Amino acid sequence: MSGTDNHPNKQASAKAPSKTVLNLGNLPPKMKASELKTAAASYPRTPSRVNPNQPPWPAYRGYHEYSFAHATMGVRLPTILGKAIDDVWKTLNQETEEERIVDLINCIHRLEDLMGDLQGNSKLRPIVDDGAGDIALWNKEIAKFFRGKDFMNAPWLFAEAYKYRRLRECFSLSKYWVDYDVFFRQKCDTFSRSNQAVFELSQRFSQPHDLLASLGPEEKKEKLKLVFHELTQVCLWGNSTDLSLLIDMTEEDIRKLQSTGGDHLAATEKNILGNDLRALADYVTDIKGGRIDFVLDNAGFELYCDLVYADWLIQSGICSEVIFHGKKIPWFVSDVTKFDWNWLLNSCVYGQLFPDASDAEIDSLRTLGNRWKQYEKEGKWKYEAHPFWCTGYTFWDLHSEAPDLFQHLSDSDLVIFKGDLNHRKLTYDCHAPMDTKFPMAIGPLASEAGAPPVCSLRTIKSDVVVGIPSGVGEKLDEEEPGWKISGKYAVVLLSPGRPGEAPQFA
Ligand SMILES: O=P(O)(O)OC[C@@]1(O)O[C@H](CO)[C@@H](O)[C@@H]1O
Repeated sequence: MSGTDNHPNKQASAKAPSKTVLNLGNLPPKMKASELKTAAASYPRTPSRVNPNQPPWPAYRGYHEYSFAHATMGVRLPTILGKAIDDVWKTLNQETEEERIVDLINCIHRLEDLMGDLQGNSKLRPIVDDGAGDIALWNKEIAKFFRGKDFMNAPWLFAEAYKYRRLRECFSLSKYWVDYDVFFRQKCDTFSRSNQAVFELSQRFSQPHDLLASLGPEEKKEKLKLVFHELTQVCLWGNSTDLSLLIDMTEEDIRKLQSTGGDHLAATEKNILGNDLRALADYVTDIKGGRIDFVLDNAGFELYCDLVYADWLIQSGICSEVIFHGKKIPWFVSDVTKFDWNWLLNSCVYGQLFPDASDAEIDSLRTLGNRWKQYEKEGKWKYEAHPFWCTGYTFWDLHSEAPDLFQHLSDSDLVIFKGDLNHRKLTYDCHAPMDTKFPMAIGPLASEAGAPPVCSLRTIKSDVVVGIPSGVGEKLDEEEPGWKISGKYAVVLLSPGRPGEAPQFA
């Protein structure tokens, strides 16, 4: 049993326990490094011992002071919740109907109770049955694996997801505010503040220029690969909170986006620590009229980058269908819901978000927006929101807990998971060694019959790191503390899966 994985934590606040000095004279001596290695060899746990409270490698938990879990559970989540309460007051102050006001005040009381539970580090109670389809999934998982656990000693991933489901409960129990999204205002802002990058992309991609028409088959293939290679990086860095990579582009950089210059590729790629881009480009550019799925991350600017990318996949003939998987409820602040999806597409066509934009810029954005709405009408683009994406389960449990979704994904030529949270869920958010091969780190989603090819496009913003060459992470640990949460580094990882085989369910 690992010292970091289990903790009889009984502290009454969301703060880490203070240090206590114990007399350890009668206990066995500390293990030597060589002996510790033997203990580490008991991981990964054998599949029958893996469960949501016991990931394959030790879980990150809120009381681990060295991890981002600690800062998130102790500081980030209460701050996010405080801002959510401010947002609701803002709405309340603009409301005129008494019944709706009183109903919203009850939502605020429930939000305050949640804040009390979070800051008082309460035990995780079942979700109140609000009639939603995910209740059984949530309460079964709490009863089976987290009875008696609290916000700080449950695995970070579960405790954090649970907080967002409790946030939903504050509104789903109301009469008038069931669909209220406390994060909607912020999500809209991220798009309207990214004007420069938005127009750089819209002006380049609004007219589907036939770059390839004059080329022979071999040259065409090479060019396709190079454009794919670079556009994938635009989609990847769209996930970074630091959007400078795109915003700082000069005219020269923009031209380079479609150039074949090897130096340029090398320069933009140096921060991608685990890099399967070439294998991905080889695989994707061989697809013709296929289907690619995106498991989306953030609304606003990141979603816009995803749509530009998906548009190119259609225009190039690689895909005839793209399926976007979003969230059913407001989730982890900025994740895409159907409201955010509709808002973005309509804003591109009808919005006045960019007062300083030129007519040409506005036209290019409108052209994109109209084309994207047309894809939706024709069924080339589909937005779906399976309830499984908003549970506390990681994607190791997708095959067993959402077999319908596994079956659906198994028909895809490629499933692209965007962002840090999806990467945590793919890899069980645990202490896997950094050089663990990606297919091994994602378990059943790589190894089950019918598993689709899976790609993770993730800028690194939290503790779990896999799929990078040995020694690279260790060197960064020494030289650049904080590298795992800076968003400066990234991974592009590919698992081939077992496509073409019929999925098997017990
Ligand atoms: O998923 P994203 O948008 O790339 O990253 C979101 C993030 O900042 O918040 C998550 C939860 O606290 C972390 O996984 C991650 O650090």
